[in-house]
Amino acid sequence: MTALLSIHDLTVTYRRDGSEVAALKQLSLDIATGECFAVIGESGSGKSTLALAVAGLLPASARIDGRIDWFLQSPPSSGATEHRPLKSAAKPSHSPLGGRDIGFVFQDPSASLDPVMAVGEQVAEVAHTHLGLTWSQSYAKAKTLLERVRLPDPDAALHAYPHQLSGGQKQRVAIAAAIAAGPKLLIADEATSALDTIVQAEIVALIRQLVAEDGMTLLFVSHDIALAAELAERIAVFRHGELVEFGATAQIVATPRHAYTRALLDAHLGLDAEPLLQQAGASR
Ligand SMILES: Nc1ncnc2c1ncn2[C@@H]1O[C@H](COP(=O)(O)OP(=O)(O)OP(=O)(O)O)[C@@H](O)[C@H]1O
Repeated sequence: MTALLSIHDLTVTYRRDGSEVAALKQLSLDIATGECFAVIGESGSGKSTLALAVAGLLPASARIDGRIDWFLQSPPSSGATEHRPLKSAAKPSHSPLGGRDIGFVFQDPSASLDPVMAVGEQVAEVAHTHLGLTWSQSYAKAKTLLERVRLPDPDAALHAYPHQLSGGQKQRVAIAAAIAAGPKLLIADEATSALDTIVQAEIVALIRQLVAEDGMTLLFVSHDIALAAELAERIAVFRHGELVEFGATAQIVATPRHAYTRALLDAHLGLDAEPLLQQAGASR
């Protein structure tokens, strides 16, 4: 496996009300190119902090120690062919990756979509900005992307505003925008948590398909171990900012080593029931 990124001794500390919270403590792990990698854990375990650190989106108030090394090849818009270990000093406020190499899907699509801009323009803008396409090419790409995320009427959706779409449809638009520049890495941070179970399973299936079609690497962040197990080849289990268990999904689910992982599994009735994605199979 070739690493896409390698995290070494990453510690992230937030300052709040005069005290400090260590959200991640000396975390080290690699994410391989092309893999679907899930980070799970209960609320406050540091999952979002990791996702934001990888994307270079941590607030300036966060103190960051350690580093994240990137191994990117041929950035899509530059045409450069050299292999460049892109060393980030984990100083994410000026990430060298911009919005081009990483697509980010947040929990709440309303927060990432502009309420007063037609959704077609929002998707087209990503292609225009990062791929250097003309506006007419960017709109054509936006329409293709809205088809790929299976919005019911892509032509109408190009001109729709976010408030005219359902929560699931907004999340589809947010995914279209996130992949519009052809990122190497797609980060989905609780991207389905605000949706009902069936829509959630549809969005997971969509993410899985897009990641496979475009050869992206996926970092899937979730509190839901069953959902993560549906998608990921490897799972990292976080607790209190520390990596407590890490391994192949089948091993984590079948023979968890850590009591905390067992507790997460026990707490999830869905694992003994029909898998979520099979329940929604008809609508995939
Ligand atoms: N901007 C911030 N300022 C201060 N503290 C923060 C900030 N963001 C997160 N924290 C704290 O850092 C810790 C880890 O939070 P983080 O959001 O990474 O966890 P999480 O596992 O993603 O949880 P959740 O699923 O609830 O988002 C928590 O104690 C949280 O309160």
